[in-house]
Amino acid sequence: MTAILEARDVKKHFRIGGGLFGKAALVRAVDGVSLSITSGETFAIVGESGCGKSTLARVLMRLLDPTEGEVVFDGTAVTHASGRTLADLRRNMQFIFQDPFSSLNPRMTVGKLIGEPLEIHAPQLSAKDRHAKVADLLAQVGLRREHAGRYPHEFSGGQRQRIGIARALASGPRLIIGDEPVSALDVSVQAQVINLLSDLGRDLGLTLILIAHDLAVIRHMSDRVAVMYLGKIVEQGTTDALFEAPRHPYTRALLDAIPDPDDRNRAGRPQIDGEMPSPAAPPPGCAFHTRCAHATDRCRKVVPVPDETSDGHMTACHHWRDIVDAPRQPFPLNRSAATKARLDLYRKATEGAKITQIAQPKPDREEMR
Ligand SMILES: Nc1ncnc2c1ncn2[C@@H]1O[C@H](COP(=O)(O)OP(=O)(O)OP(=O)(O)O)[C@@H](O)[C@H]1O
Repeated sequence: MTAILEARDVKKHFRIGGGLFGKAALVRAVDGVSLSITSGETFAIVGESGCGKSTLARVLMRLLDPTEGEVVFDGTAVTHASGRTLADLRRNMQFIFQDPFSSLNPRMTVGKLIGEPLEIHAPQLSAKDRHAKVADLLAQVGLRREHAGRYPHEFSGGQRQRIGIARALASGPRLIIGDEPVSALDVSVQAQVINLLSDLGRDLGLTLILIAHDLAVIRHMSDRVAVMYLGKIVEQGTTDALFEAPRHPYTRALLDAIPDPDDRNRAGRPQIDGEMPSPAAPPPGCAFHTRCAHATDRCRKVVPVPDETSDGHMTACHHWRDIVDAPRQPFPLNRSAATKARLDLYRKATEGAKITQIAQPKPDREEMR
């Protein structure tokens, strides 16, 4: 299996404050991440808000320069690329944003929005061929040829995300990074867009990196998952291994915190007791120790070294081998019996292979416009 994208000990630190009277601080948004993404796989990066997922995605795509470390795409160093090499990388790696509305220029027609990357990356195409290609791309994402003459505000959220996907596909990328690609969408539309991404990934042989705070969203479409906490990857493995036999206390807490479908509409984000510490002042030792029911003195002092088993499942926890068989109850999640029962129901309901269960798909009037 060939790696298409590798990150080697990537760090991205932001310096904040330090004006005339302020004290400067260093925000360790990404703090030593190594990844190897296999060509054609769907790789998910999950974690709570502020753990560094978006920053990592931007560094992988060279939308941000890393403070330290290296990113390599198909043998080419992304970190030092410039000129033609960087242009090629940009063509091969595309981004899908969380909010399709703000990422689409409202003054451009859909045809222009999708045709623009073609003008840049395939300047040899005649206007006629470009129009035909735009029509093909619209069909690929489930929209109609006539939509090319309309403006983004005339579409629903789900349709706008489809336009964003068509635009990303226009340059013929090999890898697409979706930064929370469905979290701004109505729950009833999320599954449709996820299924579209999943189908496109398979049909076009794309490598997909999905950033999500919601484990339920990624379960049905990713091959492997990396769990991030405070700038570091704390667990990484196949989706099945991670969901069936999570090892890190944080992953286990995240899984326990998957809200039931009713809550998802309102709360959106998983709840875990305690606050994630600030990446400007990360705790010593294991960063998760301040919220971990199993923390010992060692955890408070010593940063855990990633421990990888022969199946490629990596865990950065001193004690995972001792606690992996322990019942999950002792985690400090303070859930009422009623909530626990709802979570069980939700888990059972989402055990199928397809993702339609994320939302009970009701006819979505917006989507049918
Ligand atoms: N340009 C910046 N300057 C200073 N701090 C930043 C900057 N960008 C991100 N951060 C900080 O880095 C940390 C990680 O942010 P990031 O957006 O990568 O997290 P995230 O996991 O993607 O969160 P979310 O899901 O809310 O987008 C946060 O504490 C954030 O405030």
